[in-house]
Amino acid sequence: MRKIADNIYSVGAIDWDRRLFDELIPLPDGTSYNSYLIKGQEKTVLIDTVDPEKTEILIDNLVSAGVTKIDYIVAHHGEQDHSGSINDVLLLYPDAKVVANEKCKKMLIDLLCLDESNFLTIKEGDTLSLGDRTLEFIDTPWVHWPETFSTYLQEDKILFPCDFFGSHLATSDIFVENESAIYGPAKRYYAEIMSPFRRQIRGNLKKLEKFNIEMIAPSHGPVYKNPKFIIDAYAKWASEDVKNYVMLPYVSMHDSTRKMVEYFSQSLMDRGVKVDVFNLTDVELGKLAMGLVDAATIVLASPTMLIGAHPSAGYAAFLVNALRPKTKFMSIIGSYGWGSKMVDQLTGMMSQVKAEIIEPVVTKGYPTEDDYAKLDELADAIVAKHKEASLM
Ligand SMILES: Cc1cc2nc3c(=O)[nH]c(=O)nc-3n(C[C@H](O)[C@H](O)[C@H](O)COP(=O)(O)O)c2cc1C
Repeated sequence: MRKIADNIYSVGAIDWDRRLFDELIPLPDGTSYNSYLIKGQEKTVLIDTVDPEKTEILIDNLVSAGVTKIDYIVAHHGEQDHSGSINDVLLLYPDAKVVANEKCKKMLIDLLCLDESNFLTIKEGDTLSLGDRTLEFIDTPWVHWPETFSTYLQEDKILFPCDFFGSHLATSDIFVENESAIYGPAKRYYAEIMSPFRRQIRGNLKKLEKFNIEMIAPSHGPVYKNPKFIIDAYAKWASEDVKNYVMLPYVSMHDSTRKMVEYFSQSLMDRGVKVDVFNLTDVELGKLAMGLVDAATIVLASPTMLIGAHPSAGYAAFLVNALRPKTKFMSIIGSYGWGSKMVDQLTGMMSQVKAEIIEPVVTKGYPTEDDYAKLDELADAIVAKHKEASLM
């Protein structure tokens, strides 16, 4: 058990080895499943549990610290990386009540086959006394599931927000020691998990304004002793603001599209626009997702394969569409040999992105002088749009 404040301990597990989350999200730095134990004068509460893979560690931590009684298990979120050990904790502490809001309770009954009788159902604004300490519950939905709520420990001014403000980072540090080092993992986590819900996140941030928060203890990654740092970062990421920045993900089989990308990226740079080129054959999802938090414009580049887009470009389009970025402008560039529906297919695949489409540039085989001139025109059009949006 690692102490975070008087009678408050971190009892979860560090997962140094995990490299993939949800069979999709790369974890270059591993992760942690944070569970917290609060020993009140009268009642003891466990805040969230850990991924089922690490149940043994949580149980060992509790048993070896001599925890003989748990009165409440606060389950903020149905997802198994936090709820997945509840059944095992209940075996050890059968009198414990699982504290959840109505939505989360229903979800836990479905996902974990828990029984209604296991629960103490709370709603927003409810408080629960531990004797000398008081838990207050705040609904913070869509971070990143609909049922998620947070707990504010009134006397200690600690917020336990579950995934909200989290980061996938395996570290022996309980607290954030270096803010610039946590910024990347926290932004990556926001981009991959939270960014589609930025409107709801803005609502949640607004709701938290009335709480005097001195510490944020999320369910992944280290604890923030300076909450302002991560709250300010979230406010920026979740805003609709974009930067003078173009994301240029591409794939090319025989270099036609690559030549276009090389020329076009230089053309944008010459005009004062920041560009990131992503080769889709080896780019990892986290980098794409992080770019989408800032990019004013996405230009997706693909050759034609079997009438449509190259599957790697299709995968990128599918992801962009799912993440619903705040990107304001979009275009497509690429190449074909004899007949193509690549542009229609890719724009159709990104229909959830509410961005203005700027005239695509498609070449037959290698780009010609005429095609390069069209790429310059596309760069000019992007600059004009960025200027109109006061980004440069
Ligand atoms: C497997 C394969 C399938 C292709 N299918 C089509 C097609 O359906 N329609 C088309 O116009 N060109 C098709 N092409 C031709 C390419 O789109 C064309 O050569 C293009 O210039 C390649 O761009 P790249 O050099 O960036 O890879 C195909 C090429 C390959 C290798």
